[in-house]
Amino acid sequence: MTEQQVSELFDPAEWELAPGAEGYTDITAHLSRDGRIARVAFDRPEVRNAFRPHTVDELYDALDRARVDPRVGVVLLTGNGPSPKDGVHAFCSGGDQRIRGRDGYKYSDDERAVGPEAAARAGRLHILEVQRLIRFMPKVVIALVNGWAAGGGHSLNVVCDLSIASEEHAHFKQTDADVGSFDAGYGSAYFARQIGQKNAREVFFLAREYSAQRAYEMGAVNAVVPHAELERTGVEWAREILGKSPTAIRMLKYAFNAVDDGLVGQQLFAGETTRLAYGTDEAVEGRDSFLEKRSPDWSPFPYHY
Ligand SMILES: CC(C)(COP(=O)(O)OP(=O)(O)OC[C@H]1O[C@@H](n2cnc3c(N)ncnc32)[C@H](O)[C@@H]1OP(=O)(O)O)[C@@H](O)C(=O)NCCC(=O)NCCSC(=O)c1cc(O)c2ccccc2c1O
Repeated sequence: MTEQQVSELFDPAEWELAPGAEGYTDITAHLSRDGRIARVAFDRPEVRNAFRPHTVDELYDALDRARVDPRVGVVLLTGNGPSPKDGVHAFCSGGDQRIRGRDGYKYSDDERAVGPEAAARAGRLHILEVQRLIRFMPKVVIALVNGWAAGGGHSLNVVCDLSIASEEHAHFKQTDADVGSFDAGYGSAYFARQIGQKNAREVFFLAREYSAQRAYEMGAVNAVVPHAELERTGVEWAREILGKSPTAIRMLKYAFNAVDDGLVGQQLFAGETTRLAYGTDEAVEGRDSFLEKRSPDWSPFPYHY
């Protein structure tokens, strides 16, 4: 692989390094050359793209940069690879079990965990913050499952808006119960909303391996494509989505989320409706009447039915 060729399926002609990505060690982040699509990828293929706290810090940073970039409309989340050790592909195998402590995942010696807050900080479980970022960002996040999706990596596939899986290399295995862990939020309960209670309980309680085709049949992925076409298909889907109204996509994502996200889901949806309302002459009249110290004149605004 050349220096630019960060992964087997990565097309250097399609991507340029994302701002801020120069220093990443555990992930890579790129933008399409027109700046409309972000590609964020785990980059620890030798451990099946398991994440340590530092990986999660970088992942959060890259996703948040994509969130606030006004040109980015779609994020592709994937794993670089294959492993230089054995040629196996991985999307993500969840938390790095080598540095799991009794209170969460620990920064290891070669990672940064400095500053006065470091001593007080409990072990990290902040992949959950990344899950919320994916869930709450008003942009479409597509999982390109290029290989193993296991444990917390399985749960990341669950929270992405859409999923496309490699026919040959994507494998799904929810190992949480094997290693004494449990994602009791989106990873399991929301997963059950996606694929049904019986299927979700089977996936967690038996922790078996599922093929891309079986994951498709259960409703855990949207499409299965030949491995060589995975990233190209992701870009094609992204381009189609970019052809739609940004506001409609934002409102739809929050509408889909709201029913499962309780009051936070309602709050996010409601915030966007408030924003739309602020754009009306009626809301402008309310603001202006206050600032001008007069009674509002609502007469131009009927009670629509
Ligand atoms: C993914 C596998 C099924 C693949 O099996 P395969 O046989 O192909 O590969 P190997 O097992 O030989 O792995 C190759 C190599 O990688 C190392 N490795 C793989 N996964 C991890 C890992 N997660 N952590 C550390 N190292 C890993 C493996 O040791 C090998 O190294 P060598 O040195 O021997 O070459 C299989 O690899 C597998 O089952 N992996 C573990 C999956 C797993 O159990 N993940 C953790 C689940 S718990 C979790 O992710 C989690 C994280 C959180 O932060 C949470 C927060 C809050 C709530 C819940 C959380 C949570 O559940």
